Amino acid sequence: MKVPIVEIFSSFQGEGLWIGRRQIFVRFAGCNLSCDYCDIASSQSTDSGILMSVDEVVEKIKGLKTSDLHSISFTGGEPLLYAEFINEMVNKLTDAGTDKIYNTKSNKIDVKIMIETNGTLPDLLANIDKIDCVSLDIKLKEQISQNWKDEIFENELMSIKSLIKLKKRFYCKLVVFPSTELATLEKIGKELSNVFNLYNTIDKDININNYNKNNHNTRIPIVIQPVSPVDQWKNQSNLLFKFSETIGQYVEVLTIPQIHRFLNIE
Ligand SMILES: Nc1nc2[nH]cc(C(=O)O)c2c(=O)[nH]1
Ligand code: SF4
Repeated sequence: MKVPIVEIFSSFQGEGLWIGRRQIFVRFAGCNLSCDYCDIASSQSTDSGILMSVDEVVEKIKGLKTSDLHSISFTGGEPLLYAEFINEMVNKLTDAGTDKIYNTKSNKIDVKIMIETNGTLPDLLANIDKIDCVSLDIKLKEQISQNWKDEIFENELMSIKSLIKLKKRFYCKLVVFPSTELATLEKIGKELSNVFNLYNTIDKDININNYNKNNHNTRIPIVIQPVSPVDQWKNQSNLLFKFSETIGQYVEVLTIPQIHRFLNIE
């Protein structure tokens, strides 16, 4: 099996809860959505990228290993379109059950696996064998002006429920614009807290991220990501505070811009 890959590179994770971690990124081509703000438009189409086999990708990853390597991030596009390929690749790369980054005996490496998904493919997400962290997007209607369907949000909620059930570590990423309305964020905050609470009452022992154990609403963080480039946020800090306060009434919230843009790295 060969799948279209746009790029494989080593960098610091520039977003979310694993920000600053040294990662190897594998960017797949192709996406089932078409967001207006997509900054990696080249990866929206399966035509972009070159076809690579599992062995070719594994070799490339091995060649990019560094002493500070923390994890491998599968991104896109939408990486879950290639769930089977990811499982095969991770199986070839890792030794389950060891914490060593390099395993010289088998020449396998044991690193953590991150999936950066738009969250709309819950069945495929549930089929990934090894996941250490998921970045799951929450898309807003106005961000997919041409092709919005309510099932986008419904599927994101199903993905969240599935990750909670599987006790996986994850966070939800919400890209915001200066034009984003507080009423929209209020609605999303409420809906997310309903889903999180539903599961709290079913299984009080689930503690996915060890976030503030005493407050049942604060265990799954929402990362607000001010859209890049950050110049458009000049003199807009009050707006970002308001966004955070609106979501923060309901769930744990952090506001983190993309740092790879500041550092001018991939
Ligand atoms: N450094 C760096 N961090 C990232 N986090 C998410 C990325 C993505 O494009 O999915 C990305 C990326 O492209 N580069
Ligand atoms: S989900 Fe991500 S890759 Fe797909 S169109 Fe939207 S921003 Fe681009």
